[in-house]
Amino acid sequence: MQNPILIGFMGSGKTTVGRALSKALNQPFKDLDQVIEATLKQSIPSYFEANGEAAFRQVEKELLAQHLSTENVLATGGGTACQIANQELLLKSQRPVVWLKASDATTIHNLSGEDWQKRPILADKSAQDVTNLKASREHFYRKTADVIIQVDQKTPEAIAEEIIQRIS
Ligand SMILES: Nc1ncnc2c1ncn2[C@@H]1O[C@H](COP(=O)(O)OP(=O)(O)O)[C@@H](O)[C@H]1O
Ligand SMILES: O=C(O)C1=C[C@@H](OP(=O)(O)O)[C@@H](O)[C@H](O)C1
Ligand SMILES: [Mg+2]
Repeated sequence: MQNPILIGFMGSGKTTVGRALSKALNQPFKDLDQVIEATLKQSIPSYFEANGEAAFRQVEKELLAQHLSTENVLATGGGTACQIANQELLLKSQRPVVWLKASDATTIHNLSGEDWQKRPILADKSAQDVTNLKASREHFYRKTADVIIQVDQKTPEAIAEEIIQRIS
């Protein structure tokens, strides 16, 4: 079995579930946002502020391409699967692509407080704006995913177990 790649909207739990999944599988874990920050030696919010979203997407694409061929469990960022070039890379990757699908209420709950501040895309956005953005991105996730996992009211460990069952 190839190690899975997690996609989905911000706050669906890709980073958190990715960690639990890597533990359960006893496989190394990479979070694409953390790879980006380590490469840029800068946080994502400060890189966005200085260089804008287009520059971020370019770096994200290059690092996704590099990390698709490694054997890690990989958590992407919420916008990764929404770029056509990335979608093609993911579809070609032969790795199980798992969409963590959260309700609007879970998404807003998970993004409340500090998590909102850490995501530059959410700056100045209302909860309704976030719900609209989420709806506008769902077709990208649907097109890219091999497996869809509903995450509401489940622990990261239970979600990880469900992923393993579905891809085994
Ligand atoms: N299944 C879950 N149960 C409880 N809290 C969760 C769950 N998944 C994520 N969270 C919380 O929601 C927030 C966002 O999770 P994160 O893993 O960063 O999401 P993503 O990487 O998809 O944006 C974090 O504070 C995390 O602790
Ligand atoms: O949805 C997006 O456009 C983004 C999601 C973030 O990742 P998470 O989904 O892990 O928050 C991060 O890549 C960046 O802030 C942009
Ligand atoms: Mg994340």
